[in-house]
Order: sequence, then structure tokens, then C-alpha cells
Amino acid sequence: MIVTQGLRKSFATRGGRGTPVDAVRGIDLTVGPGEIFGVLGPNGAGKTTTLRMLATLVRPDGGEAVVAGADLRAEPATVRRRIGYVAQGGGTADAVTAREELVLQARMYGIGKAEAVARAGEAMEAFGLGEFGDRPCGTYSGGQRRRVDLALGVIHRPRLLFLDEPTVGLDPPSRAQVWEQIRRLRADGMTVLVSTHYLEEADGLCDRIGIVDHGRVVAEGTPEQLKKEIAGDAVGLVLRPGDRPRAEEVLRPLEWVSGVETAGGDGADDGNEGDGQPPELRLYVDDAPSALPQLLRVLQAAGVDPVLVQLRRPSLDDVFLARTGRPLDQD
Ligand SMILES: Nc1ncnc2c1ncn2[C@@H]1O[C@H](COP(=O)(O)OP(=O)(O)OP(=O)(O)O)[C@@H](O)[C@H]1O
Repeated sequence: MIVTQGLRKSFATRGGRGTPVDAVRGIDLTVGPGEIFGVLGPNGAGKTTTLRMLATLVRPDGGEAVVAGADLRAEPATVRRRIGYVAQGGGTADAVTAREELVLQARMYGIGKAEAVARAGEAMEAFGLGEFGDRPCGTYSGGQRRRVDLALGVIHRPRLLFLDEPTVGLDPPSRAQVWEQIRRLRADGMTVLVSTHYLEEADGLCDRIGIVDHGRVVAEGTPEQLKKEIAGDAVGLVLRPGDRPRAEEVLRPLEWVSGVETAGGDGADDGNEGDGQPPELRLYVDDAPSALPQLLRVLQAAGVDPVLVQLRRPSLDDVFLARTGRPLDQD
């Protein structure tokens, strides 16, 4: 549904006298039909500029893209007809009602009056706007407003929808409601490209993500793939004093254990830990839930009885950290 190669954009500053800002330095992305694809990155990473280029609102300086089956540079009008775009702040006016906005938006896409009114009614129902949609937009909560923005973005039934940070500033329940609506659009066959700087949103909502930093894609894949690439799963074992050498001896040769490390404690296994904390033996495995029972069997056969066993799964924050050298600032 989207294929980009080397898409880039710089902005002139101080009327062309300052150093140009390289907002996007060469973005390569592939978004398949029917997926929710997340562009994850910190503020200023180039997410908005990327979305605006793909939605024909900003002209790229270089690179190629095919969007919704049309060439971005050669056929921008075709791209525009096939897509929907919801900007970060949304676009509703305070004095008009959601229903009026929906009818107006449909009319702007050339839809006849009766059909526009019918579609507005359907959208009110589908996005749960019935309770408030005949009041002026200025009286809505942030979450209600975002649902109206979504409804406006798809009133012309595009096959591809761009959402720029759709849940920024919303409280968790409103965020969950917006995610529900986005999932419903996917279930109806729509492809959704969403930009976000929330790790939880990228992880929980998106089928695949591209991590963007300083105008480049630094990682692309499903959230699970990306987390696995970084570390696989980890299992933490807290052992009785003196048990560690025997545990390491039986665990290291196992082919499904890719690494064994000691975390915490003073490293000396003499029953006299320097900081009072028993060391944790951390094992790296491909799939912790299936490795766990085997692990316990091997330890039991060796006469080792762990005090504590815990599953540790890497997060997207670990991925971001590994690829960029710093954690993602989510404020
Ligand atoms: N019109 C413009 N003129 C000059 N610089 C710009 C312009 N638009 C964006 N930039 C700069 O380009 C860089 C990327 O901005 P962009 O808005 O694409 O990032 P973003 O990842 O969407 O961040 P945010 O989440 O804060 O919107 C930033 O350094 C920004 O200041």
C-alpha cells in the first residue's frame, strides 16, 4: 500500500540564510495492505514531515514513493483522492456540530447532499458520536474530539488513512477508545499509518512499526520481531548460595540457551554476598514460556532448587535504546 525509497526533505531557515534543517534524511518503508503501521520516534524525529510528504501536503526534495497504487510525484491528485489524513491538532471548528462538519467534509469530496447526510449519520453511529454529535464541537472532551477527527478522515471511504499522533494528550481510557476505532477501521479493510511517540501505542496497536530517529528508519518489523532481535527472552534465576556453579555447568551447554550472565550480587559465590543481594543468573532464550518447564527439569535433575524464577521480556524501549543509544523521551 506504501513503498518509499530514500524519501527526504529539508527546510530552509531564516529565509534561506540559516543552515537548512534536514527533517527527513532518506526514509525507506514498506506498508502492506490492511495493516496498522506505526511510525515511532521522539519529538522532532521527522514523523510529521514523513506523513505530510506521503499525504501530498509537502513536496519531497528527493526519493520515490508509491502510495495507494499511485506514484507520489507523478500522480499526487490520484494519491490525494485515495487517502485520508488526520492532522495532529485535528480540524474541527468550535461553533459547528460534528454532524455539520461530517456533512460538509463529505460535500467537499464531491459527495451529493442526500448521500452526505446519510454518511454523516452512519459515521455518528460507527464512531459513537450520537450522544454529543449534535452539540457544537467546542463543548467536546479531547477524546470525543479525536473520534470526530477520525470520522472526518474516513467520510470519503479512503483505502489508506494517515493519523498524526492521534492520541497525544488523551487520558488512558480515551486513548483506548481511539485504538478501538482504529482497529475497527482495519477490520473493515483499511490500511492505517499512524505516527506516535508512545511505546505502548506502538506495541499494543500496531501490526508493524518503523522506528524513526533523526529523519531515518533505524528499525522496522513487528513489535515482537524487533524485541526478539535485540535480546530474545530472558529468564532471571535467584539461587541458593553455593548453587550457582552447578547451575551454570548444566545450563550453559543447552543449545536453546544463547547466553548466561550474572546480574547483581558481588559475583563471589561463597555464601557471603557483598551487597547483601543474592546474584541473579540471567539466561537468554528464544522463547521463555516454552523454555521455562525444561529449565526447571534440568535444574531439578542437577539438585538445584531456585529461590525465584522470573520471566523478563525486552520492551520496545530496549529496542530504541539499542538502536539509538538513548531511551525514548515520551513527554
Ligand atoms: N516548516 C518547517 N520549517 C523548518 N523546520 C521544520 C519545519 N517543519 C519541521 N521542521 C523541523 O524538522 C524536524 C522534524 O520535524 P517533524 O515535525 O517532522 O518531527 P516529528 O517527529 O513529527 O516531531 P513532533 O512529534 O514533535 O511533531 C524538526 O527539527 C523540526 O523542527
